[in-house]
Amino acid sequence: QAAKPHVVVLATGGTIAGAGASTLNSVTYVAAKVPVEKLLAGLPELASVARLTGEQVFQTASESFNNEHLLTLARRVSALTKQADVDGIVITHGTDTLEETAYFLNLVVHSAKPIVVVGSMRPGTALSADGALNLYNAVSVAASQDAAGKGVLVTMNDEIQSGRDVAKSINIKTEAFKSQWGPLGMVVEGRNYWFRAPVKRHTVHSEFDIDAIETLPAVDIVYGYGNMNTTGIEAYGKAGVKALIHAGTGNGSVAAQAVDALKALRAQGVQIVRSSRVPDGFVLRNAEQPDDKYDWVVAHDLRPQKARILAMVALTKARDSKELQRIFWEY
Ligand SMILES: NC(=O)C[C@H](N)C(=O)O
Repeated sequence: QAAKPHVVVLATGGTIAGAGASTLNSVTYVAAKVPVEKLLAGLPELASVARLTGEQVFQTASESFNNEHLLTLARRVSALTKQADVDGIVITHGTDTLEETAYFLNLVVHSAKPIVVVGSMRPGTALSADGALNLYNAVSVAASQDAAGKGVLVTMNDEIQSGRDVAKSINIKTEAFKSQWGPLGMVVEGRNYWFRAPVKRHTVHSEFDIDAIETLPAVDIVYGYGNMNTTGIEAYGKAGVKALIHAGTGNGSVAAQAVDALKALRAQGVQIVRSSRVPDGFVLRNAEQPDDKYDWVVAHDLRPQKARILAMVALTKARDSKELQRIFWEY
């Protein structure tokens, strides 16, 4: 038993800790109910892959996660990775913003130790609940040496995904998490099968470190659509936003009236990041809009919610839009 790797499970809530009124409630239930001790005790199989410690960091549905949650969680993960007796970390999390937290940790935690974020689409009380196997897989991946140095990982539906690339792409199926670049591997019966590795900078290769970040700047998102108005853009400007992500149409295209409003914000010092509301693909610089001329940044292949995370982290250091653009290419 002493030879087994030590994995710390940080529980934050979500559906993986949810409970419904009956076994038929797969979608109607209350998230963030079951404490971490109960989650772990309900899965005795975990003892075959790791020595476990559970910690209840929060008990929340992930749609209510805020920047304070991100900072608190990342600091705890960072501190644990520095403990010689900790081999890997699992974070149980609601799936709604799981991809944002996973990407944040991927950017700011300086450790090669396996860090795995996991959730479920059905509460543990439902027929065919997916949380138990997802959690078993997460612990098993976090306990394995071959998961080290690959950045923050997400294990859902037997796949091992990169925390950078993955996003919730279907909200009613257990195969909810996808990356347009494909999973890194699969975990089957406690064994990892790897097929690729991330090339973007992460964890130990990141220039950002949670231990040096005290606060995160205000970064918000405006959504592009037909008949779009500029009320949101102007309101964020008045509220003092430091960067605004434009979730544009198509290749990150921007409606003519929004172009003027965004240019006005840029003139006030707000960084403008062009992303797209289209789930896959990526935004090219100076295509659709003259980014060089307007001094705007493109989000590369990051979805708006991930672009928000990177912009916040980047602005803890970056002083100009060129620096910000370099960061968007590299991370
Ligand atoms: N499946 C889930 O976990 C959804 C839930 N609303 C959450 O993100 O906490």
